Amino acid sequence: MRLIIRDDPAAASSYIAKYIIDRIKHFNPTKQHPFVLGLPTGSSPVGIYKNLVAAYKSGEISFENVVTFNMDEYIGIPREHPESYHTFMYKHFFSHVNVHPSNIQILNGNAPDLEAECVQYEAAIKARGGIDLFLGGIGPDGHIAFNEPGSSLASRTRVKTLAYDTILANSRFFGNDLEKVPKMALTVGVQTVLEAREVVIIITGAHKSLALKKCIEEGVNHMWTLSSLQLHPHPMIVVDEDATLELQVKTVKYFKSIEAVAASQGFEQILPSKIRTGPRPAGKPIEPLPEEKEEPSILAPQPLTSTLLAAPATEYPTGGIYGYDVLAFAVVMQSHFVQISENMFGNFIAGIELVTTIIDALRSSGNAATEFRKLITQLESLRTALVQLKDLECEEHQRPQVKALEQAAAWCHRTTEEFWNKARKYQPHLEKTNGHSGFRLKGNWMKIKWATCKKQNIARFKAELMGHTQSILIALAAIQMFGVPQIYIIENKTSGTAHLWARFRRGVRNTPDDGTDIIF
Ligand SMILES: N[C@@H]1[C@@H](O)[C@H](O)[C@@H](COP(=O)(O)O)O[C@@H]1O
Repeated sequence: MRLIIRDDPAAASSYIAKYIIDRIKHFNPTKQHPFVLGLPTGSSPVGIYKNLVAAYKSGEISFENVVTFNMDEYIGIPREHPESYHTFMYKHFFSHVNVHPSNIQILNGNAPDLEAECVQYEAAIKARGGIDLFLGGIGPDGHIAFNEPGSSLASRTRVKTLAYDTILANSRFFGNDLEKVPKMALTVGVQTVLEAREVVIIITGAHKSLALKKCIEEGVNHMWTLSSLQLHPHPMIVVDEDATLELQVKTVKYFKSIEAVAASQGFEQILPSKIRTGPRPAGKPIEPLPEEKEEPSILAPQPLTSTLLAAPATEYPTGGIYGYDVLAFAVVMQSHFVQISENMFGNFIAGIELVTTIIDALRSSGNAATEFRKLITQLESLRTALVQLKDLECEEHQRPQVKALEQAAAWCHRTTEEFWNKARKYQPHLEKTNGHSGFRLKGNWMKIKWATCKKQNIARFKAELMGHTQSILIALAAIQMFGVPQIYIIENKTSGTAHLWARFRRGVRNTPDDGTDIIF
């Protein structure tokens, strides 16, 4: 444990800012090997951000190859709310430096599935090779991030109910109105923080002096979650004089003397070189995140969060059984139908699987932005259309329509594959990290989130899908029109279409219950 004592909050803040700058410089981050920085909110780190911004503006440091993970976020207030941690971060830091927007990770307190959001956050941290330096503050009750008293010291990113003391403390940001303070939050866990290669904490003010005492002079205790830092190999707490008021004089003297001796030997609080430079990735380097030179994405800093970060916390689109499902089960009498070519049939199956995977991935990304939801709806439509195609057989005279259908499906497949391949660029690294398929999949969700976070990319992909889906449906309708007298329905017993079949049967009059060979 290193305890650095400075005269006042300003001196403590500039010490930490300089320390972070030095760490990033020693690390020498690259696109392939970025420095991963954990970040807090609260009033305590504001001075640190000011110093970092000033250093960036004077050309002393670049955040070009820095990836950030924020500690926590309130649940239930919009991201553009003036007191959301999204807004805080852009206001105090991200909007003023060159952190790449796609390198910024903040928990989404409006995610439709909050638990999935937390799981993905942990996976994303792992996928970036872990956090090199986690900067944090504490609450007056010694909580770190939103790990309130009583939090498990083995906890990971999760949903947390806020303690009354925290609600009270944070009410100053909400016009002192307790009712307005969110009661729940998403937060990294104590264990998430402890797994960072280095943890740096700022504590200032007399109102936090008891917490400091509990955390460094007494034992590890879940009632003062910062005390868990005693178990970390490289923790550093930087405080002002006021924060030391409850410490024993000998504790203060001890830590001051350590710093003085170190300085007399010509070094400050030094770290093992591997920690300073971070473990370089073995084998294949981590793929850099996609360039984001175009218009701001939903994570981009400017023009402020109000427009760019608006993402209603609404439900996912309802699953796709549409009016045109009826067409899906139009199948012509066996004796003289045209077979969809085997190759194309295989493509339909592969297409359905691919679209299903992408839908699952997008849903699990927890991104509730309108673009994402619209894209999922469009993919649902496409999947429904592909399911229809899979089971389609037509008469000889319908061959031209079948050809048109195959062509539309092929285009569609190409577009979908292109999108997926883009997202899969990162797959080798993820596989290397953990061979378990579940993890790979989770990693992929995050990658998809990154790869598609550009609004216009999502919009373009969605528009293309819409065009292809419409072509398929038009071709299908043509087949139906030209073959009405001969069109039959047969039941498809595969599980993928069973529910569609059930829906269809409910919607059609005079259909026999056995569901086979139905004639219109
Ligand atoms: N979740 C945040 C913590 O991460 C932060 O450390 C604490 C202290 O904030 P302040 O620095 O304003 O005292 O506030 C909130 O509870």
